[in-house]
Amino acid sequence: MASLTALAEDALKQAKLLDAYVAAQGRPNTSFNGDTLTNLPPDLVEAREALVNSTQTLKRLALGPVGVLTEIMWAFSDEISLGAINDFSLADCVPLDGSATLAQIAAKSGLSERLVERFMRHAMGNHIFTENPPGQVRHTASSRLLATDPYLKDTIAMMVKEIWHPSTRVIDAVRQFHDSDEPTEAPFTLVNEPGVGMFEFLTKHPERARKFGGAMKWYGSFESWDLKHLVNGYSWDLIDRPGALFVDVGGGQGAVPKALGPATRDLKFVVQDMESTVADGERLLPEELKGRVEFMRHDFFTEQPVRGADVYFLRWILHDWSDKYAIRILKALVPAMRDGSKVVLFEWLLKDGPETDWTEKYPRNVDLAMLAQFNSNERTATAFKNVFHQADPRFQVVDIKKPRGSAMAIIEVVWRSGVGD
Ligand SMILES: C[S@@+](CC[C@H](N)C(=O)[O-])C[C@H]1O[C@@H](n2cnc3c(N)ncnc32)[C@H](O)[C@@H]1O
Repeated sequence: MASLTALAEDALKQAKLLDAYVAAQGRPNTSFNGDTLTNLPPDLVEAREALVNSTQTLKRLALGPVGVLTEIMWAFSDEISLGAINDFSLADCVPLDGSATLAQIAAKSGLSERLVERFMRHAMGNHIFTENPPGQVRHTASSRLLATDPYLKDTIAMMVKEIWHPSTRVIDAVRQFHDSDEPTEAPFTLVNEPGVGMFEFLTKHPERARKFGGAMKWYGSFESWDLKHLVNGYSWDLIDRPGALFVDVGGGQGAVPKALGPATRDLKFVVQDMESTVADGERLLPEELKGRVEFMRHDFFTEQPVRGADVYFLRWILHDWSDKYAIRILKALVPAMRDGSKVVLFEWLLKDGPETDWTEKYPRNVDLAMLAQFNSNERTATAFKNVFHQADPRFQVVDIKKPRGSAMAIIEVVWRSGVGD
């Protein structure tokens, strides 16, 4: 382990690079009042990540073993203040470029002044809102987003209801159902409706489903989640020829064809999903893609009706399902495969070992969210190879790569009909 000084020096090196860039761009110094570290070139994205990682390690070393555990034990309090501020729209009660007293915020929100004070002053410890001068609440860059970004509001509401609440029942669900594969026994079902998996539950609760969709849009705006990594990270030109077909299995409203369509010339797309989703997708399809994108109702647990396509693509599908079901989804593709057909996944990828860098830990967080919501899991490269092999040995995993700057990995699988003959 590097010394405290060595870690601090590494942090200093990265901080200087970022400060120099910010100054050269004529941006104000980085502060909690604005977001100066936007649209960074790739080497500075990496400098920023290195800064976060070395300062997180430094912080944990400085906290010491008891401090590390205590910080984790109290992490729930951050969820309480952020969740309450979002749910009671407290950010909307503070003028974007002015200030409000706690009493004014209370009057506007309908909450008592005592609760407003407790939620907001807790959040201020996380640099969400500030008080200047004392008694006058103002926005920071983070709280301003809570007032101005509707998709962020949906995201926080979704994180609270669909992930945080279920996550408080993970231990109970494991005691009751052990290492279950079943979405109907997931922790989510213990806080919502016993025996009803999350996707089915959301179809009965359209407002929560709408917020789920809003959250997906918000996350989709992250630089590292951008579909440009899929568009630029794979040689689509080798497939893009007249007659080539791309089937987006569980493709939602067609986000992938919307990104890949303009980057290719001849490729045609079939987007498959549940009935209401494909109806929305059809309605929202841009004019210029009509004729190249078809929407189709299809349950991916049943036999794939589009035969011999060039690519069967799945983003964030297998991670919603435990191996038992992921294998069923892949088996349903088998009758449609022809020699050379590909399955391409765009998915989170776990390392075959602990992710000790803070910026690498995210897939592990998502993995536990998958447990809480669905009893499903994220996968390592080995785990992906296993599910494909168990589905059918003719699925050959040929490449797994994470494009630079991408949070997701591209997993390329080719169907070799001769294997196992
Ligand atoms: C996490 S979303 C991913 C959507 C899309 N692939 C994307 O990357 O934007 C999972 C999708 O699976 C769809 N889905 C769930 N169960 C399905 C089923 N049995 N058959 C087809 N689609 C299903 C949902 O409607 C949802 O659109």
